[in-house]
This record gives sequence, structure tokens and C-alpha cells, in this order.
Amino acid sequence: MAQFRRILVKLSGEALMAPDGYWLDSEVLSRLSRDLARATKAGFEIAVVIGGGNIIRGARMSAAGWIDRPTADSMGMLGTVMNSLAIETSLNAAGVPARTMSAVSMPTICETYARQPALHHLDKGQVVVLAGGTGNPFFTTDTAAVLRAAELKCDAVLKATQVDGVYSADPKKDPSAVRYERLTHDEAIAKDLKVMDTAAFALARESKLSILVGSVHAPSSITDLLLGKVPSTVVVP
Ligand SMILES: Nc1ncnc2c1ncn2[C@@H]1O[C@H](COP(=O)(O)OP(=O)(O)O)[C@@H](O)[C@H]1O
Ligand SMILES: O=c1ccn([C@@H]2O[C@H](COP(=O)(O)OP(=O)(O)O)[C@@H](O)[C@H]2O)c(=O)[nH]1
Repeated sequence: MAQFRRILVKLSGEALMAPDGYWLDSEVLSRLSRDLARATKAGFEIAVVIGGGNIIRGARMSAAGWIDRPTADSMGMLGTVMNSLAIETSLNAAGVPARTMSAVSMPTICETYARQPALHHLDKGQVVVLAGGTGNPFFTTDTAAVLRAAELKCDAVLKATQVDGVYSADPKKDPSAVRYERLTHDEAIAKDLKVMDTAAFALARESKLSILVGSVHAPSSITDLLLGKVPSTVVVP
């Protein structure tokens, strides 16, 4: 990835959780922020999309039957705003100027996302934390990550997740699954590899955006993934 300059880093909500399962952990946040600080020092321009899976996943919540999907998804999007404000705070504490921009307008809390100001912040070297997903129900923050990466002229998406790449099957369920070094969006979609949803892969294919998938668990995972120092999978057009 060393040839890439502007990267959209997608972090799952789960990545912010404490080891004991509490939804947010300040030590985890500061480790991630120090890692993102190292990446900016290495010359990468960073936009961040954070999920909300540590708080609410709309599909799962609505499956229980007492709440409809759009309402549950609205709650999920609000969860991503809480996570974004947490990482913004932690990035600023790590000396990295960061600002949250939300797809869901809440002007007393943070800036509303708009493309031109976001590009301006990135050009000035600020980390832009993109909250609220796409702003629409029935989507995921993976799709939001690809959408924003395409809009903000990012060279690639880094999905920093629970596993160290894309496997032939879910490695948490199938120990014989093998990791791909490289595959195409077409292959990921045709093989129905569930590390990202199909909408996200399809938009990445359409936008000709590469997606790097790797593990977020080591202290400098993000920087090491961007510098190609640790195992990962790259999904290419
Ligand atoms: N083919 C696959 N390759 C890698 N991971 C897979 C695959 N299929 C399913 N997964 C699962 O997808 C998970 C990552 O997707 P997801 O839970 O949406 O991530 P995140 O919460 O980081 O956005 C991994 O933890 C892994 O268990
Ligand atoms: O564009 C979006 C992005 C997210 N969400 C909601 O926010 C939740 C949290 O996002 P996601 O599941 O992508 O988080 P992650 O798994 O990455 O932590 C989702 O389950 C949805 O309910 C949504 O409705 N629209």
C-alpha cells in the first residue's frame, strides 16, 4: 500500500470494545489513535469510518420483532456518531487534529458531512471522522466507507477488522479456510465472501477502489497494514 497516499480506514464498532466486553474502552481508543497518528506521520492522509456494532446492529435488533428496521437502523447510525466522537476526542489527545462530520445532521454536536469541506479538511492534513454511515437505513458502514472513499478521492479503503484477511470461508467457523493474498471484487462477490457486504464490494468495483483487509488487533496494525508489513488481503478492481 506504500504507493497509496489518501486512505479511508474502516474500523468496526467492536474494535473499540474493552477486553471485558464494555462497549467503549479508553485504552483501546488511545492505542488506535496512536496507531493512526503514526500513519499520518508516515505520510498517509486519513479519513475514518467507524461502525456501531459495539452498540446496535439494526438488522439484528429489528429481527426481534418489536421495532422496525428503519428505526433500529437510525439507532445504529446514532451509535456510529457516539463512536466517532470518541475517536475524534482520542485522536486530538494523541496530537492529531481530527473532526467528526456526520451524514445525519446534528449541528449542535458536530459538522454535517459535505464533500467539499471534507476534502478541504483532508487537504489541510486533518483526520476526518465520518459518522452516521450513509445516513440511510438498510446500509452498513462498510458501504459508507466505500462511498466516502470514492467521494473523497481516497486511493484505497483499509478495512481493519477481526481477521487478518479475506479467506475462502469464514475462518472463525471453518479452520480449513485459506487466506487470499489478492482477489478481485468480481471474485469476492461471486464466491459470496462475507467479510464485507455485497453492496460495499459492488460499489468498490464500480468506483475502481482497492480494499485492503487486515487485522486491527496489534498495537500498530493500521500503520503496518498500510506499509505492507503484516499479512492482509487486497481486493482489487
Ligand atoms: N470469507 C471470509 N473471510 C474473512 N472473514 C470472513 C469471511 N466470511 C465471514 N467472515 C467474518 O467477517 C468478519 C468481518 O466482518 P464484519 O463482522 O462485518 O466486520 P466489522 O465488524 O469489522 O465490519 C470476520 O470477523 C469474519 O469472522
Ligand atoms: O449507512 C448506514 C450505516 C449503518 N447503519 C446502521 O448502523 C449499524 C451499525 O453499523 P455497522 O453494522 O456497519 O457497524 P460495524 O459492524 O462496522 O461495527 C448498522 O447495523 C445499521 O443499523 C445504517 O442504518 N446505515
